[in-house]
Amino acid sequence: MSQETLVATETAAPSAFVQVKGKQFQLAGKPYYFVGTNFWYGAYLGAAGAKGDRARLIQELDQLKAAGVTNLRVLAASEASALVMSLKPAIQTAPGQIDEDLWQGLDFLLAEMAKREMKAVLFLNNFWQWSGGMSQYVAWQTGEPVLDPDLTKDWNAFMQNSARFYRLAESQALYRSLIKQLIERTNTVTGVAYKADPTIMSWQLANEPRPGSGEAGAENAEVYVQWVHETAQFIKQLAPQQLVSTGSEGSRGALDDMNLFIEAHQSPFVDYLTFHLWPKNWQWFDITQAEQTYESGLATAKTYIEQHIAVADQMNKPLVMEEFGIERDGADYRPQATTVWRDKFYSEFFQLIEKEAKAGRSIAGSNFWTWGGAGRTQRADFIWQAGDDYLGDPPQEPQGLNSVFDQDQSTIGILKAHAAAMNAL
Ligand SMILES: O=C1NC[C@H](CO)[C@@H](O)[C@@H]1O
Repeated sequence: MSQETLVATETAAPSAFVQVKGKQFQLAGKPYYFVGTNFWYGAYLGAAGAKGDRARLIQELDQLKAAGVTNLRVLAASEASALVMSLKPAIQTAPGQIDEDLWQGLDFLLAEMAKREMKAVLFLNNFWQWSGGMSQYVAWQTGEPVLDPDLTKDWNAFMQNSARFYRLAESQALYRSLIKQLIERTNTVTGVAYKADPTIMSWQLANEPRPGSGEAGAENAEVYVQWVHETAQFIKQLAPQQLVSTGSEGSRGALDDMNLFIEAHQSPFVDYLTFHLWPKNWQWFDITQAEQTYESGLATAKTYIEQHIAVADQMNKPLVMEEFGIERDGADYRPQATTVWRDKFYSEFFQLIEKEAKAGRSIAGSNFWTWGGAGRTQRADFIWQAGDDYLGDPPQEPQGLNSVFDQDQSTIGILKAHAAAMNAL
């Protein structure tokens, strides 16, 4: 290894890493509060040549930085799959086989993020179908065809099938092998080992890992809690300077059982709590009945936020509202559609976060779902196809559903104001 690389691989000063002190994040010895977004496709844009779009990536990072958005949640693993709405190409092309172009895309993304003093949360799996995820691991191990929810429309069966992942030893070994490969990877752009890179704030077990669904899901509760603890411990042993999180939605992602959410996050190897907030998906707000459902939807959402702040305070761990999204007005996916209701919800959520953070409570930041930036669909049906622009909306959802585009000036203004408030804490 060259002298330069040796030097580059020296671990950065510990304070450069985001750390946890009680229920607060610390960075460089000061409290760390942030405004973030979900930028799951960042590594894909970072790939060289036609597989990626590095010019667009740099443009997106510059616009996000200018808006005060400096914490990015990024997909670090995806699995090749016959699931009709899954991402193509995939990072894991076959069991244990990695598309090096896409991990070099992640290298490039992290290098560009470091230049902009941004922090990354890397999620390593997916409970849902849009990146292969746990149900693809199950298919690889069992040889059974994937249970495709976009064909069967049976989401409970899909969720129960995904949850089989927690019990399958070969799948766990394959998943851990990928995790170990990535944590021990040396960034081909910077020469810095991933485990020594302070740009990486957190290794995240998965996107929205759930124990399963309904009554049957309750039978998985124990193995789910054990999976969280053991996987978090495995990661922490490999990357002791970085944080570990689950990617949970909160109680809604724990069979609507807050006690199960608490139990799953008690592990000393889980450094902070995450929750997600989906007024539309959880039928609290209907954009097509916006006047009628806004007040009650907002009240329910605020209650959900407060419940999770209370739990994190009690557990003495930091808390991040790691996903939330609202459609464009009239359920219109087009960038020219207005975002009055989205802006109202974003403003209310940010005011609540600012108030509670200022009061010294556990909430430290949020990542809206999701940055679409310059991405645009050319499809009349808004359905993503391989080779299309990446928007914030993953392949299984209409392109434009929750994406905040580069021209959404009202929303970007709200983000900037929130960033100023959070930076002043
Ligand atoms: O992680 C997620 N949570 C909700 C998003 C919007 O429905 C969805 O696209 C994604 O799977």
